[in-house]
Amino acid sequence: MTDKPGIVITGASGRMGQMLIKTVLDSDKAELAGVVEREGHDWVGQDIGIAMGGAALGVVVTDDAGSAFAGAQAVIDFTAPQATIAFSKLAAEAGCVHVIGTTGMSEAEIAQLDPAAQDTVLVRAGNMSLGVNLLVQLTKKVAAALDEDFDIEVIEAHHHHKVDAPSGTALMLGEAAAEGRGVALAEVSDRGRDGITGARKKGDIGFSAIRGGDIVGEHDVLFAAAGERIVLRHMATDRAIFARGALKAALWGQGKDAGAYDMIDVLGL
Ligand SMILES: NC(=O)C1=CN([C@@H]2O[C@H](COP(=O)(O)OP(=O)(O)OC[C@H]3O[C@@H](n4cnc5c(N)ncnc54)[C@H](O)[C@@H]3O)[C@@H](O)[C@H]2O)C=CC1
Ligand SMILES: O=C(O)C1=N[C@H](C(=O)O)C[C@H](O)C1
Repeated sequence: MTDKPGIVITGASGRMGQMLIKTVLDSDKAELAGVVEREGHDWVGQDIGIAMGGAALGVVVTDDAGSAFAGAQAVIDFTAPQATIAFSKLAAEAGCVHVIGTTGMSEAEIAQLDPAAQDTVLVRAGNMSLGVNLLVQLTKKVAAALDEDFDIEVIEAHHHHKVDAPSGTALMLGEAAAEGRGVALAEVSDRGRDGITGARKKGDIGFSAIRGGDIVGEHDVLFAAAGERIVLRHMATDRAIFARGALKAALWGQGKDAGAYDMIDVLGL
């Protein structure tokens, strides 16, 4: 027995799942309490250490999330929207803090997390890194300081496996820019330009997505006016930054009141 919080990682075989497992194993503040993969995945039933190409760790990959969450203190979940919605219910039932890194969720899907946040601590962010969350605050400040003579564009680049666009981070940055300007992003968002689009509408916030190779994640917020440009940039070169942030959130959430939180809350920015 130990008094360290037990953490369950979902999406164990994924790019982030494996990074999260390593991060928890390397931490002296948390224990790996379980690992979950989707039904039918090759790794289900295998020891996670062996599945990841190392020595046995005594933790077997399961597709039974409810059983894995029972007795744990937190679930860190970087999977897919429908899986995350299902996990939110199970995490709330088990009394686990639920840290959600999954992106690509629609507004309707995000709303389906609300019941769980009534019962447990739910921390959700499209980017768990310190650098991006600081950039969010800087973006808000710069947008508030400039008027609509500065066109705002969010440009992001990611690896060729990424399935959603704009990225969760790009949307966080767009929201921050809109908030700084005192407008609703939904009213000014300009996504997916193609063909004869007409001239840029003043006040719009534009999004562009690049997909290629093994790019971990790069985000620029461009403020472009006549005669000058400001660029705020974050470049991720290692997924460990997201995993460290997620573990920090899981530990931060212990003993907090039930509710929906983000990384700005966790980092106190
Ligand atoms: N918020 C943040 O800081 C970050 C968020 N992400 C997001 O995390 C998510 C995952 O990214 P990657 O690891 O690159 O993707 P990935 O495709 O490598 O991994 C996703 C994993 O989830 C598993 N999965 C899907 N449905 C499941 C279910 N019902 N039960 C259990 N496991 C299930 C898949 O089998 C896969 O192993 C994406 O939405 C991505 O945008 C990624 C990096 C940082
Ligand atoms: O899918 C990824 O890889 C990433 N997803 C997050 C996003 O959608 O912004 C965070 C990071 O950029 C990596």
